[in-house]
Amino acid sequence: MPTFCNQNNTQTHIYFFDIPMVAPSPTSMMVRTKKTKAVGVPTIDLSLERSKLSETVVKACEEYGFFKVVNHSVAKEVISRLEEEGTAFFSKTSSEKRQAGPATPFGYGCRNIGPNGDMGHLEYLLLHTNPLSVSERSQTIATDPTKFSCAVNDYIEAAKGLTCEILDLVAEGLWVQDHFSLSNLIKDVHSDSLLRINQYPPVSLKGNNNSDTSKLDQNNNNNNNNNNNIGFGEHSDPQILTIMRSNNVDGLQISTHDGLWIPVPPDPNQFFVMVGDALQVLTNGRFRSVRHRVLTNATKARMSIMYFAAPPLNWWITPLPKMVTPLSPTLYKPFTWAQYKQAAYSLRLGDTRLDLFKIQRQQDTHLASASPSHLHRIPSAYSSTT
Ligand SMILES: C=C1C[C@]23C[C@@]1(O)CC[C@H]2[C@@]12CC[C@H](O)[C@@](C)(C(=O)O1)[C@H]2[C@@H]3C(=O)O
Ligand SMILES: O=C(O)CCC(=O)C(=O)O
Ligand SMILES: [Fe+2]
Repeated sequence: MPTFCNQNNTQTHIYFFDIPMVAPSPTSMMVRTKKTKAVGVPTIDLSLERSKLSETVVKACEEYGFFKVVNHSVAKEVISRLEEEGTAFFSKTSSEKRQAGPATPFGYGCRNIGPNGDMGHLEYLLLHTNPLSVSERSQTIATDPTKFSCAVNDYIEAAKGLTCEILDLVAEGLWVQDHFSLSNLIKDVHSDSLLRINQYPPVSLKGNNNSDTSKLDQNNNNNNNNNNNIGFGEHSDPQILTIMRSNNVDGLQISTHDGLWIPVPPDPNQFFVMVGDALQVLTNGRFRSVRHRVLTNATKARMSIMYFAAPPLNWWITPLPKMVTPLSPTLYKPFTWAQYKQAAYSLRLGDTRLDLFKIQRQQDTHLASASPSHLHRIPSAYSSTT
């Protein structure tokens, strides 16, 4: 039985198994005793009957902010073509790879994550999903740029289709009148969605105390893992939804609402879905973005592909009108996606950037006048001309 530590560093035994989410409540299927905690990755079969499906998707988003989808319609060939391109790129020499970098934020990055000193045991390609941008970037990335950009564009289209399917189910499950109100946010040609391919080299922990690793320790100010095997430190994704797929190497962990780290067994044929900060705001806090991290494997390289679904930069992110009632007033000040990204890039990876946009209420702060009343009257407008 594996042993893990929760955030208070008390040991907890976790029995890990997949739970198919066909039951009304995912938690009802879990067995808990004093010393053990049984936790499952909620797994959603997309071929299920639609009304049940939308209810189940909403439950998984509420309880975990994370789930796995099976029986999706993404062709295996679309996945394998991009995986092959990723493998070909990462097996190039360092100096060849550096021609596609540094990542500012797009391009090839190695160890550095973002502009504020976060580091991890990984190398990556970060791309904007705009086809013109993909085409330009592929010139420095691939030996056959056309083949590379075709593989990337096809994967992006498939991941976008899957994301829209899930967002329509979310809207249905939340009884939002316009079932396309969430998916419309990411369908626009000016969408700021991103594609990221991460490669984590195997890291053997034995005798691994070289100066490079000590630097990692100093910079990962918010990881709760004392080992030197942080691939990607704890964080939430800023976007609406993330669609993740990896090879058969483990490493991804998600944090439950009670702060326990849960390892997610890899499944190369399926996709994992993560609620991002923007969806937390759109649902007025009913869903919470999932905090996650990646630990390196001791012997094998993990390769993961993430599609981060986001709206155009000048679109507003505000709670859906359906999610705001007198009993649950709006929790967040309105902001554009560009403003949110700017905040994210000014902070560290693990910071809870949504705090900057929270409306302080009297019961929270005991301070009158903390929340200007005009903010509550701004409609949930998704398009801004500024
Ligand atoms: C440290 C950072 C890297 C990041 C931008 C940030 O300042 C904070 C958010 C990070 C993150 C996490 C999810 C995605 O991997 C990412 C591309 C994103 O949109 O936000 C990264 C950013 C990055 O690596 O550029
Ligand atoms: O590589 C992974 O599995 C997850 C990486 C991640 O969380 C990210 O790139 O934002
Ligand atoms: Fe992430």
